[in-house]
Amino acid sequence: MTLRADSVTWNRGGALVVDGVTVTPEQGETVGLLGPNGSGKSSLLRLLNGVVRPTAGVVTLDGDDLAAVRRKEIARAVAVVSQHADTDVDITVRDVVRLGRIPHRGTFGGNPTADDAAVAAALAHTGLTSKADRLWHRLSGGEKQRVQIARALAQEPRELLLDEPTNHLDIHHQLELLALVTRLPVTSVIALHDLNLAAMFCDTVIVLKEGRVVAGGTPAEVLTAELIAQVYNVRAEVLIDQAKGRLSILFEPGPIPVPTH
Ligand SMILES: Nc1ncnc2c1ncn2[C@@H]1O[C@H](COP(=O)(O)OP(=O)(O)OP(=O)(O)O)[C@@H](O)[C@H]1O
Repeated sequence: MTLRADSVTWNRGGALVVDGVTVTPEQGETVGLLGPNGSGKSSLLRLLNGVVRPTAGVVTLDGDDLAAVRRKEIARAVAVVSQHADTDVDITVRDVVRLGRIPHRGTFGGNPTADDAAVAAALAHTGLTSKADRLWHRLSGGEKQRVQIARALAQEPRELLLDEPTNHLDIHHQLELLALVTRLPVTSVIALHDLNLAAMFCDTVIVLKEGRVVAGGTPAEVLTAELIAQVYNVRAEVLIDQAKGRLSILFEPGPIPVPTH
C-alpha cells in the first residue's frame, strides 16, 4: 500500500485546476509528473500531501482517506520538497536538516541518537557534510535546494514528493540528485520540466495538460514526438538508444508543420 490519488479534482476559484486525476504508484517506484506551466503538477503534489483537500475524489495513504489521517502521521510517511522554501532567520544547514526529524518526536521528545544519525546520513547523501555549519541564507540557490532534499531525507519517509527539485541545480547536481532519489527505497513523485531527465530516471511518467492526464506509462511509451507536439506545442525528435535502453529527446525550434492531407 502507498500514497494514491483516485479521480481527484481540485476546483479553485471556479477553475478546474486538477480534473479527475488518478495516480497509483507502485511501492518504490519513481513517477514523473510532466506538463506545461500551469498544467496542475504542483497542485496535484499539494493534494497528495494533504495540504489541500480534493473537491472530488480521494487521496489515500495505506488505504485511509488522507483527510482522516493526523498531520504528524502523514509527515512520518510523506516528505515534501516544494519550490519555494526560504527564510531570513540565522539558521544553520544542520538545523534546517534537523527540522525533518520533528514528525518523529513523541510526547517525551525524540531519540537524539536516531536523530543525529538520520541528519548525518542525509547531509552525507546530499554532499553537504562540509557545509553543515554554514548559515542557510548565505547558500546559493542550488545549495539551498540540496539542503531541502537533505531535510526530506532526514525525515526518513516512505513517500517523497518533489516539485521541480532540479530547477536550481547545475547538471552534475541534477544527475546526482535524481540518481540519489531513484536509489532510495522510497516511492517518489517528481514534478519535472526536463523531459530527458524524466526519461532517464523515472519508471513511469504522467503527463498533465490543463489539469487532466493526457498520457501515462513508461517514458518510452509516453514521450513520443506526437505527444510532445500535442502537449508542449514543440517539435521534437525522440531517439532510442537500444543498448542503454534510454530515450533522448532533441528539440527543434520553429512551428510544428501542419499536416498536408
Ligand atoms: N491557490 C490557488 N488559487 C487559484 N488558482 C490556483 C491556485 N494554485 C494554483 N492555481 C492555478 O492552477 C493552475 C495550475 O497551477 P500549478 O502551480 O499546479 O501548475 P504547474 O503545472 O505546477 O505549473 P508550473 O510548471 O508553472 O510550476 C494554474 O493556472 C494556477 O494559476
